[in-house]
Amino acid sequence: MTFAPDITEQLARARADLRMGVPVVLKGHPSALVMAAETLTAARFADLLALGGAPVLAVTARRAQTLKAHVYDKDLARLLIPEDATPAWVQSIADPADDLRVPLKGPFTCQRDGKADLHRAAIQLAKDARLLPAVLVLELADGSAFAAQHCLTEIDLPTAMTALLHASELHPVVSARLPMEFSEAGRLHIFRPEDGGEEHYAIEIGRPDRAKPVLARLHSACFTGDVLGSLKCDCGPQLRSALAQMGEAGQGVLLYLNQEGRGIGLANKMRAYSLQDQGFDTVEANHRLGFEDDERDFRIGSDILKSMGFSSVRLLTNNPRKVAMMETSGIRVEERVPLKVGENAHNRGYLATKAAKSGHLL
Ligand SMILES: Nc1nc2c(ncn2[C@@H]2O[C@H](COP(=O)(O)OP(=O)(O)OP(=O)(O)O)[C@@H](O)[C@H]2O)c(=O)[nH]1
Ligand SMILES: [Zn+2]
Repeated sequence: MTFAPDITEQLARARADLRMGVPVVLKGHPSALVMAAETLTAARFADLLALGGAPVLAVTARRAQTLKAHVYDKDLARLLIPEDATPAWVQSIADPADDLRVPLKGPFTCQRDGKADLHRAAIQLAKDARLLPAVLVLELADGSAFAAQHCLTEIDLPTAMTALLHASELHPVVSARLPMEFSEAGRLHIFRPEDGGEEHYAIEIGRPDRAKPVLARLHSACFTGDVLGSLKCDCGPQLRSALAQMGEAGQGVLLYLNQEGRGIGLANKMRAYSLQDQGFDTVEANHRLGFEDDERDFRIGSDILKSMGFSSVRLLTNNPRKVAMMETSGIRVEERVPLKVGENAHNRGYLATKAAKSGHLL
C-alpha cells in the first residue's frame, strides 16, 4: 500500500509549483533544479545564483530564432546566464513583449555539450502549466538530497517523459439536461482528465444514433470570441452556428475543449494579441513567444467521442488537422462540413493567415 503520488500526480504538482514560482527537481543523470522564467522572483533568482554552478536559460528553438541564439539541440537552445544577469534580463529573454523596443538582446553564448533531455522536459512542463516556454535549469550533484532538504517536488525524468507524451485518460464526471436557445433537448457532459488538467465538455443535442455518423464539432475554447464577442477571430459565430445547425437537425454533439489560444492559455494568447498589435500575424506571434503555431492535442476530442459511444462523425470544421487527427485516433470522418461564418474587417487578416500558413480551407 502506498499513499505516495504516482508520476501523473507528481507532474500535476510540478505544474502547480512552477506556476507559483516554486522550483522543482528533475531526477536524471545528472539531476537538475528547474524554475519557470515567467514566475521567477528576485529572491529565488539570487538563491539560484548563490548555489554556484552554471545555470542556463532553456528556450525553444522558435524563441531562439527570434533571439538569434544558436540552437544546438534541434528543438531548444540553452543560453548561458551572464554573471550580471537580473530577473529582468531573464524576463526579457522569455517574453517577447519588448523585442521591438530592445531588438539586440545578445549576443548569447549557448551550451553545446551535455544532453538536453532535462531541459526539454522542463520546457514541456512549463508549456503544460500554460506559462511561457522558458526555464532556468541548474545541474545538481545530488537532486534527491536537494529536493528533500528544500521540500521540493522531485520528478524522475525517464518516467516523466513517457507520462508527458501520453494523452491523459478522461473520465465522465456528470451529465445533466440543459435546455438551450438553440435546442431544448440539450445535455451537458463533463469530462475530467486523470492528469489534473482542465476539464472538457460535451454538449449533446437530441439523442444521436450511435450507429450513424453524428454531426459533430470540436470547438477549442476562446474566451474572447465565445464570451466577449471579440471580432478578432471567428470563434463566437462558429460556436453559435454549429449549435444552431445541430438544433435544426435535432441532433449533434459539440465538444467544448478547454484549449484556449490553440493550447497556449489565455494569458499567452493575450501576449500574442499584443504582438499582433505590433504587426506580427497570428502564427508569427506564437513563434516569437516560443510556441508552435498550434499546441493542441485533438486526441482529447476523439477520446470523448469514443467514450460517448460514437465512432464516426460529420465534422464541422475548416481545419484539415482536426480531420486528420480524428482519423488517426480512431474516429472516422464521414464528411467534413465547412463552417464559414463571422468574417469581418478585424479578422480578415487572421483568417487569411490561417488559410495561407496553417492549411485552413477557404
Ligand atoms: N494563439 C492564438 N490563438 C488564437 C488566436 N485567435 C484565436 N485563437 C484560438 O484559436 C482557437 C480556434 O479554435 P477552433 O475554432 O476550434 O479551431 P480552428 O483551428 O480555427 O478550426 P475550425 O474552426 O474548426 O475550422 C481557439 O482556442 C482560440 O482561442 C490567436 O491569434 N493566437
Ligand atoms: Zn477565437
